[in-house]
Amino acid sequence: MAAGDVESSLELSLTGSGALPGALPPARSRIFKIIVIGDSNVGKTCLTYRFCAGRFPQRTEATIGVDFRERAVTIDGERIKIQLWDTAGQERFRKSMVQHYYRNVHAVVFVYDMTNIASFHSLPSWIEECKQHLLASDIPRILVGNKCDLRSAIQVPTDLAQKFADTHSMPLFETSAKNPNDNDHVEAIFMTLAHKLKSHKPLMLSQPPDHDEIHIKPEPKPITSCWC
Ligand SMILES: Nc1nc2c(ncn2[C@@H]2O[C@H](COP(=O)(O)OP(=O)(O)OP(=O)(O)O)[C@@H](O)[C@H]2O)c(=O)[nH]1
Ligand SMILES: [Mg+2]
Repeated sequence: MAAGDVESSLELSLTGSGALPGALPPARSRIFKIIVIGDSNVGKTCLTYRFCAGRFPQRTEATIGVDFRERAVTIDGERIKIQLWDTAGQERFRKSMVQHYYRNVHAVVFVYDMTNIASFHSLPSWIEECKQHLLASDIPRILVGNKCDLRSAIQVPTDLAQKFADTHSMPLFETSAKNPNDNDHVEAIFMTLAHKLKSHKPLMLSQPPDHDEIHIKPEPKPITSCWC
């Protein structure tokens, strides 16, 4: 692990309204809220799980509402919490939660499936959703093409994705949440973002997640080619 040390991780599933008993971060530790968005089935849950739990989940189901994962890391001697909001890709599972996703967001990760061109073509609508929720234009955004381990099924060429990323001023990462060889790369993607946020928000204090109305259910450089 190059960029920071794991201190702890936390995973909760949030689907609607209530309070978070005992799960609040300690007061005043810096916390960065990063939302992960994209079509259903692109691998948002697997990517966030890979970063927070260090492995590919044995099985996943479509996310309902949002899965909330957190990992503490140390960057330049400072303990920071990275809070990942793994959002539902399916419209019917998003409706009631969308306003929570975008509140107090510090960074956005757009994900598409490299083996599914439709998920790539959906990206403008995800960008539009961010705009509609008045996300500040200086919020760091990155583009992630997932499932690069499925080499023979790739439908989204890197140069096409890179063009799109350039047009929208985002760095592009192609990776796999599944292939163990890419573990460090998933790590690098989120740690790059954390470093960026740390340097962009030097005075920011911690903010707990938006727990209101939520129920609990039990810099490496950007790359343009797959690390598989
Ligand atoms: N081969 C491969 N399969 C993957 C990868 N990432 C995810 N998958 C598979 O893709 C499917 C969908 O993954 P999820 O992480 O649940 O997708 P999601 O984007 O969270 O979907 P929603 O919750 O419905 O929005 C699952 O069957 C995963 O096992 C990857 O990097 N490589
Ligand atoms: Mg999911």
